Amino acid sequence: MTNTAQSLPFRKMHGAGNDFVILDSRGRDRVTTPKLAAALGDRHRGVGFDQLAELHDAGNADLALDFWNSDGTMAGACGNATRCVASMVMDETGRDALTIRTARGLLAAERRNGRVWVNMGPPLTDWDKIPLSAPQDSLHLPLDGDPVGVGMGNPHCVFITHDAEKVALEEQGARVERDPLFPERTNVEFISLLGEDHLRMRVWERGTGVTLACGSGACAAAVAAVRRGLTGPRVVLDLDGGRLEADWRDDGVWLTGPVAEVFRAELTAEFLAGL
Ligand SMILES: N[C@H](CCC[C@H](N)C(=O)O)C(=O)O
Repeated sequence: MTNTAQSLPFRKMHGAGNDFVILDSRGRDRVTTPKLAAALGDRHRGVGFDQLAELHDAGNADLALDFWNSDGTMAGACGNATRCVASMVMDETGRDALTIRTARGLLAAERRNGRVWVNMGPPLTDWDKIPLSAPQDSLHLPLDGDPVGVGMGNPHCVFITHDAEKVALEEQGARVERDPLFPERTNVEFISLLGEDHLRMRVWERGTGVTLACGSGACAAAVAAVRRGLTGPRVVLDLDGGRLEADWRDDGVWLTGPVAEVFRAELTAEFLAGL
């Protein structure tokens, strides 16, 4: 922290139960450090979140976004936080289209009929882009359960199951996250087909654990389902925290779903000084 004498405003938002602390650093220096992210991510001694998203200025885009997990590590992509922040900035500016700079690249966000869609970019299927630790066919990863590997700016390992409800999510998620096949660890999704272009999905997130929803994971799941011939390119996904939609088009995988602001508050100078 550069200035611990002052309090720091933030807002809490969630997208289908995937919850975020949003720090707005437009017009000032960024404040997040691994220590701040981990302290704030503590649900007992901090605020608690699945991800922290920090807005800042981008020369060639409307805004830029960094994402942090609750273990203090950074993530290259976060679909639900991108939707939340896009919705917030659209409300603030009255605009219906934005460009957002992320580690993954420049993302487009659009409001159509009141729903905010974000283009999470084209999926990455080459082993070194996901990344995997050695050359592999990402459509059939060499792990029990024959999962699909997908990069969405962050790594995903998608298991197609008969019934995602029955999966031992914590045990399997924790194990697969740290499998040596994934040099940067991985997010882990379990999907099953509920109906035509309709999936059930449960998720274990890298750096966070079980969450109620994951937007980049929903995009990765749709890509895996299409590549394995399970669904068409536009998919509805039922997650523990609500329903997301992913639409894999030529220009990337578009994502939409519910967004909510919960509260605005400020971190005290005492909390910040204790870091
Ligand atoms: N919840 C996020 C993903 C966070 C990804 C993060 N856990 C990682 O890649 O380390 C989403 O909606 O896309």
